[in-house]
Amino acid sequence: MGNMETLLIKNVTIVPMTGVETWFTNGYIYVESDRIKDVGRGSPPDSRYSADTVIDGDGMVAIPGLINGHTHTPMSLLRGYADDLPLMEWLEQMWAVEGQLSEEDMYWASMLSMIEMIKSGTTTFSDMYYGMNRIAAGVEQVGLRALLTQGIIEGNDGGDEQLDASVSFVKNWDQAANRRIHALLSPHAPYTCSPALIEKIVDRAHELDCSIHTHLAETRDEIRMVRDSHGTTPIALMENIGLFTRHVIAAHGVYLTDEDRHILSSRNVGVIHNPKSNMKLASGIAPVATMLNDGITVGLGTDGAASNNSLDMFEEMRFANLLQKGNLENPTALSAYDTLAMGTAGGARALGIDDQAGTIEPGKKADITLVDFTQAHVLPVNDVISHLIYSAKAEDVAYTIVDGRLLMANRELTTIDEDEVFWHIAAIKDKLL
Ligand SMILES: N[C@@H](CCSC[C@H]1O[C@@H](n2cnc3c(=O)[nH]cnc32)[C@H](O)[C@@H]1O)C(=O)O
Ligand SMILES: [Zn+2]
Repeated sequence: MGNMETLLIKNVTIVPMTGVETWFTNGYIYVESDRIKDVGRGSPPDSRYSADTVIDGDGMVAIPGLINGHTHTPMSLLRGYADDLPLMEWLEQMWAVEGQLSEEDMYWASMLSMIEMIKSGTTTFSDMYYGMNRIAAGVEQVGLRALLTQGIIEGNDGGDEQLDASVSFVKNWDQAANRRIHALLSPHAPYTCSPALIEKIVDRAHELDCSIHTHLAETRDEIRMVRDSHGTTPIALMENIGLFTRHVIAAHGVYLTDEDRHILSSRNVGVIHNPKSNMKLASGIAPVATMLNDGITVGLGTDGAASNNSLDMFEEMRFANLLQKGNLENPTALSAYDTLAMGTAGGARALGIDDQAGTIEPGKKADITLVDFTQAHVLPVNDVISHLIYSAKAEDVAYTIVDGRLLMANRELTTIDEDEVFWHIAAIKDKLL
């Protein structure tokens, strides 16, 4: 007890996302070591004031740390590099440069992304790329929570070498960094991996007892390719292969039949909606409101910064909300609260980490984002949830806390040397692009 780090956030407005109450003012959060110990109203018990760190939350709103359910962090290097192309052509451009990246390049690019994510209040991200050993070391140092996986694209080698490397990665890194790191396996997509390879990946996931992260039902081209080669939809193909015998994080889910949605709602699948990437690549509009009505677990992601072109979850939530309303011509298609849920508690469920993150309540890990609510664009504070979705900006984030540790305090990063990262990024850009 005696040497446990303690943190008190007092006088703060709290959005717990537990489904009980929406928000309340003048609350406090007390953290012991990496976990939330106590959440309450008014003044905390006197003993709490002697916490090692006390943050006066007056004028701030505490939300569960935002969860970016699908990204490719090293792709921030390719931000603005090949815009205005459809997915398949864009991917060809990406692969041409990605083939030249060293693990060191990917590490610095991932660090650039981690800066952007911490500054915009993200506390957990779910990343698919290669070169993950260096990136995991970066996550360990930086302090974020992350689900990490090396994407497997079946080449001429049948993917065995990549699968072996991915399996080693899981063995080396799963549950590392005070269990902040979860390691997964990842067939990249139904059009880059054969059913035989995906079956092998599923078998290994069972042996390792790990989750699977993949891209599914993203574009009309994908639907056509899968129909031409397998006579079915991507979701039904995955059901037949047995992918859903594991917990699956499925990015996109833009094109879904009734049967597909039935499969998704009856299996342990989290669909990650990436509205900005889907719009920028002109992939289409995912039926998010329908999925939520069907009881499908839906989280939000940015996808990589080469198709977004930022990693800002406030923007992602706003786009998710407005896109459903505009597309369905229905102002009640998606509420602000349900949108915030996709960025927090729902995202945690989609990633299978809701026992640790996604809400502000005793027993959960202390992953908390404090948003400054004193700026003109969020005044007056008529409705906290409304402002978070329709008005707040990433720059309003003042504190980002993971496992009870302040990764950003009063807008200053504490675990990353920004200048060093920017220097490396400039050098890599000069070398490659
Ligand atoms: N290229 C690696 C696998 C990397 S996994 C991540 C891959 O996903 C690609 N990617 C990024 N966004 C998307 C998307 O929205 N759909 C499909 N692939 C994507 C990205 O360019 C990257 O190649 C290999 O050969 O083993
Ligand atoms: Zn992606």
